[in-house]
Amino acid sequence: MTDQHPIAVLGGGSFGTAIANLLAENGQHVLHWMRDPQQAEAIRQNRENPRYLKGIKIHSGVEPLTDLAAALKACDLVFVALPSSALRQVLQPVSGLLSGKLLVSTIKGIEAKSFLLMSQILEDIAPDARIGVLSGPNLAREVAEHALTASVVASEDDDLCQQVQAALHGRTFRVYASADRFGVELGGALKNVYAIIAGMAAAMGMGENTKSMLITRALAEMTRFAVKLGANPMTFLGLAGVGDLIVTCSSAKSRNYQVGFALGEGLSLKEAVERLGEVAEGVNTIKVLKSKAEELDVYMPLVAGLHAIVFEGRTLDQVIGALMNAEPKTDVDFIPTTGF
Ligand SMILES: NC(=O)C1=CN([C@@H]2O[C@H](COP(=O)(O)OP(=O)(O)OC[C@H]3O[C@@H](n4cnc5c(N)ncnc54)[C@H](OP(=O)(O)O)[C@@H]3O)[C@@H](O)[C@H]2O)C=CC1
Ligand SMILES: O=C(CO)COP(=O)(O)O
Repeated sequence: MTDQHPIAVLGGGSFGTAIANLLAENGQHVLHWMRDPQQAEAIRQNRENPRYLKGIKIHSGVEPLTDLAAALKACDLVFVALPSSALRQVLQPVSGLLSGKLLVSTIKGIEAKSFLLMSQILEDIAPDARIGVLSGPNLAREVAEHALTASVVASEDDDLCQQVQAALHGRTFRVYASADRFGVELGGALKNVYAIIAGMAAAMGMGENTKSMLITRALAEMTRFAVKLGANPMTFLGLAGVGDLIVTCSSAKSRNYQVGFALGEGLSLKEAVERLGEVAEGVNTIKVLKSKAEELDVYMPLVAGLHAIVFEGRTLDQVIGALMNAEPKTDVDFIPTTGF
């Protein structure tokens, strides 16, 4: 089915462009929707998206367009690669066109007022659509440059997972399937916050021990939170959990890491976000996560520490002191005691 119909990709940013290109390289006809007519025309003419993926040649099978309704009418499979802040605003007005479609969110964010993940918003907007998510250690530029990469498609709908695997699998991109949509999607949203902390630590010249401690304790913290919400902790040991956490906390190519690095250099949050000029979803997730953790009574010292620095005027030294002097805890929370 997917090889007969074009596939839609919504969002003209770095990840939408990388996914559109991958699909086209696999022989698919891709309708790549973006809001900016000048950008669409420039891509049509020059086969490049210079603002978001400079230097990457865009395949001739990618057709940029600005008519959202036309893209949705023509396609069954739709990848949604918009910022979380834009999802409702873009898709609510065309909800009538989404019935029966396969909608796959690549968005790694959480809606502030509802604490909904993006695929839950898709369900809300399009109750008759079939919904999945794509998440994993997938820095857009590396995907576009054909670095060997793996990702996860997660959905309760096996057929959707198989269609996404068939469409995206290629020489350099491997897609694993999961039935745990909630866990996979939550991992992608949570790790952004820890990438900000890791960027900050890097700017301060902290060592490799510190980096390892941060990533490992971040995994403990995000898993503890996810389990409280009913997620399966094992999902966090996969690509969309620890995999994405490692890449985003280790790479200066991550925008969240870059925001953290700028904070560590002494810039304000506003200055850091302005300097970036792209989406860093973790910035909005800090507040949402801190208040949800308090509501659920989940111990999240790293999130609380970052919140204290960014929004409560605490210094990094004060927060590091409090973290290192906190009462001793156990290493791993979720060790099964039977079955071995
Ligand atoms: N980049 C990456 O490595 C990865 C990103 N993701 C996730 O994908 C999502 C999208 O990120 P990414 O592509 O990187 O973002 P970018 O910052 O690269 O681009 C954002 C894109 O969204 C568009 N946009 C912003 N607001 C609207 C709106 N209201 N209506 C329509 N289009 C809008 C922008 O258009 P304009 O230029 O006109 O403002 C731009 O094309 C995020 O949730 C991110 O976490 C997931 C995996 C990897
Ligand atoms: O999610 C990503 C890699 O998997 C991209 O991370 P950033 O949004 O921080 O660039």
